[in-house]
Amino acid sequence: MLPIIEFKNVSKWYGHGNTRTEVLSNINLTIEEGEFLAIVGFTGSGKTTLVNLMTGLLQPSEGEVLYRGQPITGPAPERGIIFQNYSLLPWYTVYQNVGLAVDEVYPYWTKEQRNLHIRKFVQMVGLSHAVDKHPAELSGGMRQRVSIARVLATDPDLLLMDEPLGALDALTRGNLQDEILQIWGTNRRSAVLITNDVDEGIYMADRIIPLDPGPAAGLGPEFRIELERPRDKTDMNHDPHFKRVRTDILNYLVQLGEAGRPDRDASLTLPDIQPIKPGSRSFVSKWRRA
Ligand SMILES: Nc1ncnc2c1ncn2[C@@H]1O[C@H](COP(=O)(O)OP(=O)(O)OP(=O)(O)O)[C@@H](O)[C@H]1O
Repeated sequence: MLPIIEFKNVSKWYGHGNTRTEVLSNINLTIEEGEFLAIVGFTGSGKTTLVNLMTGLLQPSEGEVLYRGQPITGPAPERGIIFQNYSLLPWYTVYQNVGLAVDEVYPYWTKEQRNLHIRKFVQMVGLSHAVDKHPAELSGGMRQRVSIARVLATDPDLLLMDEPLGALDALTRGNLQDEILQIWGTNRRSAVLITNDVDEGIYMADRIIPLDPGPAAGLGPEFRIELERPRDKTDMNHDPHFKRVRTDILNYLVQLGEAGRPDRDASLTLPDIQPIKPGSRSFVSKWRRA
């Protein structure tokens, strides 16, 4: 079976000439059908750039990004993306926001099919009571639920998530992690999660790959998460594999952070100057000259 996503020697830069910034350098990555991959990395390392190459919102500067063997030329509903900022249409209700996405993918559905489908996904994210509310009437967590429902209702084969839960409180975050996992597991779709939370990555993914700090970021080593599913957060904390993989990833990130700190090992060389004593000749003549 063809991999769902393949990066072949991909580099991405912004700008030209002197203003050119190389963000990603020579990325090679294969994501298998049905896999849940997490990418962890430092802020500004290029995670959003990486995921946008998969959505088709960006094109590589060099190399190829393939979806099931074909170059990605633009966004498509089979690759659904959940962003951190929920980007809902403010003048539409929850129902209408989800409906808009459904219409795009299933334009020939009857009113009844459409209605059942929208309500199913609104219910799935626990928002049936708010189905007729507008985004301004919802909390941040509720808005993010709508955006998740909206993407899931389009039934994407590949679910791309760019730090989707970063702004949420711990409880809402935990609930949505479970909902996403349940939906991913039901039809065994493929998923890519961008996160800066190692524990979230271990809880959700089959494999974690760190993105090294930029500029010209490359991928670090992969860490396989061999924990049975469904995973239980409390049990997981006592699992020797969890503890080992967590320590390995954190050590790797710490070491990257240390290496990325500018002039970490450089000794500071001070200019060779002689202090001038007030009252000395040179001090007085200096002030006279001024
Ligand atoms: N359109 C653009 N034009 C120029 N530079 C850009 C553009 N988009 C991103 N960059 C730069 O590319 C680098 C990587 O950005 P990117 O958003 O991919 O990182 P990130 O890892 O997702 O960051 P964060 O975790 O803070 O969201 C940054 O230095 C950013 O300033």
